[in-house]
Amino acid sequence: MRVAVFDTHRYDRDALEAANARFGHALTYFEPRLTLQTAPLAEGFPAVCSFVNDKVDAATLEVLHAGGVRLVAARSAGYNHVDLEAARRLDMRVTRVPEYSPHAVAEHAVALVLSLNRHIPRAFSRVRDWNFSLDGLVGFDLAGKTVGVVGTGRIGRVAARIFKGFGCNVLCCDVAPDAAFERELGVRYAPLDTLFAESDILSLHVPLTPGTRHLVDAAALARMKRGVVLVNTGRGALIDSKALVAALKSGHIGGAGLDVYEEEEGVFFQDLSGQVLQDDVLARLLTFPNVLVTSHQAFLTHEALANIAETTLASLQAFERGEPLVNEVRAEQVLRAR
Ligand SMILES: NC(=O)c1ccc[n+]([C@@H]2O[C@H](COP(=O)([O-])OP(=O)(O)OC[C@H]3O[C@@H](n4cnc5c(N)ncnc54)[C@H](O)[C@@H]3O)[C@@H](O)[C@H]2O)c1
Repeated sequence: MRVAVFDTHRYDRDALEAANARFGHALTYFEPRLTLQTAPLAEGFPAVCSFVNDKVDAATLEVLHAGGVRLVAARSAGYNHVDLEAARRLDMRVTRVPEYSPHAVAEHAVALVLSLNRHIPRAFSRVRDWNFSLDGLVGFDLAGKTVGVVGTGRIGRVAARIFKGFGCNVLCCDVAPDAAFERELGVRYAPLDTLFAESDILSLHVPLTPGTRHLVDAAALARMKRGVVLVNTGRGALIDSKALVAALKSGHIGGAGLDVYEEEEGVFFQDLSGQVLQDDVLARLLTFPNVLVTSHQAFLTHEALANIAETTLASLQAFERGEPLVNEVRAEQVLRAR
């Protein structure tokens, strides 16, 4: 099938090309993100392939639909960038990649915790400058600390297992607690407020929905333990970034590891070196010595890229053959989940 693949980088193309040897789709790569402005590029294609920072809103979908697109294959787990209600109205199908490597994301969350706690970026730049002083590099043992895992889906469960492996006491929160998982791993489900109040480390693994937007706002930050290390590999808008800046300035938050940022669209995945960063909140976040920002790279492992490519191309094939779309997302499911 002819597919317009948006927002592609070298690593995407390499993985898609390798997997496509088996599927034989005609893939046309576009570097720009899929937005209202770039949607006309897909004219004449029956399907588009989108990524997390594309803006597949109602207006974009209408342009795509007018150009003949009937399937949006998101090559991501999250699908908050697609207006599912508008897709339903236009009778367009939407698929995603529900699971490609929960390990990739969970391991990155833990990497952020370790890097922040043990000051690895600061230590790295210091010794390269032949500064071998240890002042300011004191961390804490993970063993015995309480870790709050918010969302025990595919990724949160792996994160909980890794933290258990470090000897942490793991508290979990989910709208659908899993008693078997709780028993098997020896974790404890508790209300979100308990996680806020008791966690030394808090790791976010819930999807972005209207119900989880700014889950961590000023009030939530105030309820957290002083010195808490907050890690977000979920979606940027789970945290109110301005409130986080204030909590970091006051010293209440001990560290923040952010793989995602609420205004990351148009910034993350780009090389903006040499330009003036226009986002004042992100610029402020980057000035804190106890903040570590990565550019939405938690998913970026060879294994994850290969799985993303395989599942996406399989969805395209199923659509082309009129077979059931096992990885379809529908507006009704999301409404039920809220
Ligand atoms: N940084 C990255 O590269 C990257 C990569 C993949 C996924 N993600 C993000 O991670 C999120 C989680 O991925 P996953 O595969 O574990 O998803 P998942 O659907 O398997 O798990 C999400 C869990 O969150 C729970 N949940 C939903 N709303 C909740 C709420 N209000 N309070 C408590 N629990 C709630 C659900 O019940 C579910 O158990 C994705 O939605 C995506 O946004 C980020």
